[in-house]
Amino acid sequence: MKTRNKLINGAAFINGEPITGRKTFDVINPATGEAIISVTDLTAKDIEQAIDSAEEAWISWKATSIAERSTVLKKWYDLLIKHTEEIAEIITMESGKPLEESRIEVNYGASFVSWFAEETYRAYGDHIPSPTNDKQIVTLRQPVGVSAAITPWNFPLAMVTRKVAPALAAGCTVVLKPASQTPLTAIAVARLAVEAGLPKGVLNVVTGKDSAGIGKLLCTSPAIRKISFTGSTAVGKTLMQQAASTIKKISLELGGNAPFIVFDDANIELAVQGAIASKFRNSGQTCVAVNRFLVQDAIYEKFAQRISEAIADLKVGNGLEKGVKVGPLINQNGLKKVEDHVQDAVKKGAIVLTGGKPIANLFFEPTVLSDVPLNAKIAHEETFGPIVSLFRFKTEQEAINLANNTEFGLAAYFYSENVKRCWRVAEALEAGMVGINEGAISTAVAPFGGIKESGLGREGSKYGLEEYMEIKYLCFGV
Ligand SMILES: NC(=O)C1=CN([C@@H]2O[C@H](COP(=O)(O)OP(=O)(O)OC[C@H]3O[C@@H](n4cnc5c(N)ncnc54)[C@H](OP(=O)(O)O)[C@@H]3O)[C@@H](O)[C@H]2O)C=CC1
Ligand SMILES: O=C(O)CCCC(=O)O
Repeated sequence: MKTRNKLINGAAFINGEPITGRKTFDVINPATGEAIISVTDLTAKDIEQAIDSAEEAWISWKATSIAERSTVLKKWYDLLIKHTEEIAEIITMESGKPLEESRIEVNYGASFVSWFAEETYRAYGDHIPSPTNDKQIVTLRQPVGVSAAITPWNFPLAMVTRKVAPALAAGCTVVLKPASQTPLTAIAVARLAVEAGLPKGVLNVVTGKDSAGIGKLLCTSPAIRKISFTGSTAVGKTLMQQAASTIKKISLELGGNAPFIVFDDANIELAVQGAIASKFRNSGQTCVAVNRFLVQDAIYEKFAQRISEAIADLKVGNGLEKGVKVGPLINQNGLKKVEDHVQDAVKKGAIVLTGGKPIANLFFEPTVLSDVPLNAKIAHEETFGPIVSLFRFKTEQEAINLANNTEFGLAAYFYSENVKRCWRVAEALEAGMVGINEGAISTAVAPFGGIKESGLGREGSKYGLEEYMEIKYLCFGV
């Protein structure tokens, strides 16, 4: 495809050099089905070379000063912001999300870079009072070493920067494997990092269709000391098993099954706004998207009506077109899962209030299902699509039990105007993140992550840097 976007480049990026001359695979625009560009399909030998480059670069990168690392990160941030329009266009072309959301993602993604450019100054150690006078005890933090990052297609920029920026800030080097559906944003931003002054080999982008093979090489390489992954729980479990072979530090941001509880003392208009913000971001393809709306009996009909009306205003289409709010699903598998969840719920007794059908290609109607039974798949599995599924409850305790009845524990949301209930319910929900009268919770300054089978570790915030550092204890005899 001919394009004027100069940041579109299909070459993998190892040791600061573009890698071509291999087999390639096409990156497909999910809105049109057209190939955007073909991308290098790296061999196992190339992956080994990327690991070697990162290992060699680590020797000098870990020795750089905090001020030097911060300066490079700040320049990288400036370049990301300067190229907002080109990067946003790439995100929309390869992931399908509406352009306005892609612009927001550029800001959100860049905010991890500016945040960690500052947090690098705050990798504090401790002075620990010694129980005896003949010793002084201190701790310091050191970079864990070469890190691998495996990122998903739903946030092609933000999931890269949320892992790479803290790694670089800590003094680690990185081998990044982006999703093969969305490698173009990763390649573009890695090239901008080099333009910002990042030395060769510090950030390597490995592209390839054999994700299982690449993942295994990264997980089992003794040179790699840390692995960070965002994606499905099934793949997260495989990576954790593989990483056990070399006892790597590991962070996992996996699937969710977020409940959104609307109590009868809620501000319903606010709840509808929050519901749309959480549910329809990226057409419902986020791990923090609401999967189950639990609505109290007395306000159930009103909430169902208001959310159905709000959904009627959402324009579906190619994200590059003006006014589009809901883009396509990422691929046929994504579409099939959404169709299956809707059909399964309806077969088991759910009522379609609006939508309910595929439109064409990878587009699916924004849908509201009411009276969804608890044995429907949608109650237990992450749908990753534009489906609002409504469940009914009577008491606060019933809502908490329903909300926690899942192996996942990423995000949870609830709406109530009663401050005591807010505290009670927030404490009782089994989730790493809770939105209270708020549907948009993501920010670089707060810890993002889950409990139970939703993952391990935290990204963003002051905790995000710790994931790339080890604590060393020094005991001085004095
Ligand atoms: N937590 C989240 O944000 C996400 C959750 N999901 C959930 O997972 C479902 C399926 O989506 P899907 O794209 O298949 O998710 P995956 O978990 O398969 O993909 C996420 C990333 O992992 C890579 N990958 C896939 N298999 C392996 C492997 N064996 N070893 C190492 N890396 C691997 C992918 O590479 P490649 O693309 O090259 O295969 C991609 O980079 C979604 O419907 C959703 O429910 C999906 C994406 C993000
Ligand atoms: O795991 C995801 O779905 C991507 C993270 C979304 C966010 O940061 O809000």
